Amino acid sequence: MDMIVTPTGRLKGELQALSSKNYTTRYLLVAALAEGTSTIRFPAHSEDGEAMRRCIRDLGAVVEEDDEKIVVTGFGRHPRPVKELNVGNAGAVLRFVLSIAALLPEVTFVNAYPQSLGKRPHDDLITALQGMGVEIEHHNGKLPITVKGGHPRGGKIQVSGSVSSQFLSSLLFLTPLLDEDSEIEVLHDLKSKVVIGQTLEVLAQAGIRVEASDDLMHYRVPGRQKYRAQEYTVQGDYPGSAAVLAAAAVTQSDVKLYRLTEDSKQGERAVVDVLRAMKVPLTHENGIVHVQGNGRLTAGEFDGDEFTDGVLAMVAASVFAEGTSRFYNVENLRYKECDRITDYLTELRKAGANVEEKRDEIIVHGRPEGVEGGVEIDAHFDHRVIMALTVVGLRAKNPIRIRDAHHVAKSYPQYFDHLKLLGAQVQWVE
Ligand SMILES: O=C(O)C1=C[C@@H](OP(=O)(O)O)[C@@H](O)[C@H](O)C1
Ligand SMILES: C=C(OP(=O)(O)O)C(=O)O
Repeated sequence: MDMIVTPTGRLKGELQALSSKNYTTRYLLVAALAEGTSTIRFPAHSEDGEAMRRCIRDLGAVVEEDDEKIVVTGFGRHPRPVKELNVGNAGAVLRFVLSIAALLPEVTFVNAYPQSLGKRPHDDLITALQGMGVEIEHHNGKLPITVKGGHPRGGKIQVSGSVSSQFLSSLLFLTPLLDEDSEIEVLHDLKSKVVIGQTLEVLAQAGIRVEASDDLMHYRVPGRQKYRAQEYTVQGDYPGSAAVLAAAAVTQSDVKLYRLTEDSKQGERAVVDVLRAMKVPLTHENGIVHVQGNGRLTAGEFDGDEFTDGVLAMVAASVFAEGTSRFYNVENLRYKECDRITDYLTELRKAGANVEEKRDEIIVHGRPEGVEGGVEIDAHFDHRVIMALTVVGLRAKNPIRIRDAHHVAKSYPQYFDHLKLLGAQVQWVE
C-alpha cells in the first residue's frame, strides 16, 4: 500500500502517544524468562511487538491478551525446543532471542525480510556466543542463523558494542540464567549506550541483579538467578512520537502528546530538547509535550547517538530550518532497517531537500521556503524513513507518494490515523 501525503499547513489536536516498542519487547522477554505469571499493561501493538509474542509463544510461554494487557506465563530457564523461529523484521527481537536460543539444542532463525533485516550484521553477538561455547551457523554474520546451544558457559565474556547495543542487552538477558557468574566486557565502543539504561531498568524490575560500571563498559552478573513474575506498565514511545512532534514543528500547530514522561530512560526523550534548541515553541510538563509550531526553525548541531531512533524525524524537521544542521556520531544508522544515511538522504533529495552525508554524519542545509515534493518515495522497508518523509511531505509544495508505506506498522501502525486526527491530509492508495 502507498501513502499520498498532501501539503498541510495546520495541525491541531491531542493524542495519547503510542506505547513504547523497546519496553514492550523487553517486558515480554523477561516475563517469558520468569516461571510464574506476569501482566504487561498497555503493550505496543505493532509488528515488532507481535514478533516477540510469537517467539516467546513458540518457545513455550503461554500468552493471553485483551485490548489493554498481555498475561504471560513464562518458561523460566527452560524454553521449549523448537526448530525454527521467525522474528519478522525486528532487529531487537532477533538479537535478544538469539542468546536465549543458546539454551536449546538447535534452532534456526529464518530470513523473512531478505531486503531489510536479512542485510543487517550480527557478527559481534555471534562471536561472543561462540566464545561461550555455542556453535552457530550463519551467512557472513547474517540470517538465516542456526544456533546449536545447550549449555552456554558464563565466565569472562567479551562483546563489541561498536555496531549495536542490542548485542550487549542480549547477553545481559541470558547471563543471569547461567550456572556460572559472568563478567561482560564491552570492546571498542558502545553505540546507542542510552538504551542499555532501559535494559538495566527492566532487569532490576524483574528482580535480576547486575553490577554495571559507570561507563557501562563492564558488568558483573551473578549466575543461577531467577526472573521474578511481575506486573509491568509500558510507557509512551518517544521514537515514534518524535515524528509526530516533528510534524507539529514544521507546521502551524497546536498539538498535545500525552504519556511522554519527563524522566523516561528512553534516549529519544532528547528530541524535545532538540526541537527546543531549534527554537520550536513547546512545553513539556506532567508527561505532556505541547507544541505550538509557527513553522520557523533554527538549525543546530546534535550528537545523534543520544537519540538514535529519533534522528530521522529531527533531520526531517531540520530540512525546513534556517541555516545548516549537523547530526554527528550516527554511523550505526547504516545498520538499521535500511542504510539510514545513504538510503534516507536519497529519498530526502528526491523530495527537494539539500543534504550531504559523511560516513558518520548527516548535514542538512535548511530550506525554510519549503521543498518541491511531487515525487515518489521508496520506503526501503523502513518505518522511520516512512514517518520522516511524511513530515517532509506535509510541508512540501506538492504531494508526495510513499511507496509501501504499510511498513510503518513495524513500530507505529496508527501513525497515519494519528496524523489524520490532527488534520493532516494523508491517504492510502493501492
Ligand atoms: O535495544 C533496543 O530495543 C534497541 C536498540 C537500538 O538499536 P542499536 O543498539 O542497534 O542502535 C534501537 O535503534 C532499536 O530500535 C531498539
Ligand atoms: C532500528 C529499529 O529497530 P530494530 O533494531 O529493533 O529492528 C527501530 O525501531 O528504529
